[in-house]
Amino acid sequence: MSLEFVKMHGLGNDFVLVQGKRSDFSLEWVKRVCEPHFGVGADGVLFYSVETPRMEVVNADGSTPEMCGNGLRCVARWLNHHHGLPGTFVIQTDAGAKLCTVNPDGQVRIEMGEAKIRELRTHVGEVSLKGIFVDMGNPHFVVFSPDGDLVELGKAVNDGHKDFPNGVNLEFVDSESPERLVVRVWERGVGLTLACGTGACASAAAAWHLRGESTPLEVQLPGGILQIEHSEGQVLMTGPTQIVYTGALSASFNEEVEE
Ligand SMILES: N[C@H](CCC[C@H](N)C(=O)O)C(=O)O
Repeated sequence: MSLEFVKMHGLGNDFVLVQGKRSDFSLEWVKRVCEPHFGVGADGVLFYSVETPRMEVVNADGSTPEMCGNGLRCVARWLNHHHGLPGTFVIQTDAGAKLCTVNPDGQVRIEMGEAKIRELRTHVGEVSLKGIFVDMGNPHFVVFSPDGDLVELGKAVNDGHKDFPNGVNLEFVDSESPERLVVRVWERGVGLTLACGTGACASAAAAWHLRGESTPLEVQLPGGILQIEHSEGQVLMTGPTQIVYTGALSASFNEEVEE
């Protein structure tokens, strides 16, 4: 049978949203949906429910991360825009309950929870990397003024590396000023993306850890800017969302994948 979906993005980090439970779909089906030529093309699929608002994430490679910041903004926007949920509501995720506020202009603010931080020096082959490991529900390793190639190192830290047994999202902070970080991300289970919400939060938390204060920061990603703040022990993220189109995956597509 055919299946309705919504295509959305947050700063170019793009997703297919499907109403339902992740456990009702095969990971092979998700991987095919995320393929740009054989499927829709996306960085991941977000399964959501409305009655008790919930988001479950699957990366383009079929792995199942605990959390997705840009994705959660998209789900919150869709629940408000299409399903009529009020402007502020909680969405359950595999990293806990997150309070989301949808503004009329499509900007969404999320209380992302506490950033758990530890300094870490690791080695990838001959390359020594000193950075900040940040748990935002999903794992991040933030490196400031990095040497080395993000793609090469991103692949290496997600290939059974002893310091990252569950893989890791790798952030390179290329420049920083008191109010702005410039960040590039290799995402676990995806690769280079135009933006990473949890990665922006992890980079801001790492900068605050090193600087000793927590002023609001603009995080400049290749796809655009996220506003990151710190309040009462948790990280707050605000950024745009876009509803690109709605569509339906055909019965023949769905049947072909399951063969
Ligand atoms: N690839 C990430 C999940 C998506 C994170 C990113 N898209 C975001 O906006 O936070 C991981 O495996 O942890």
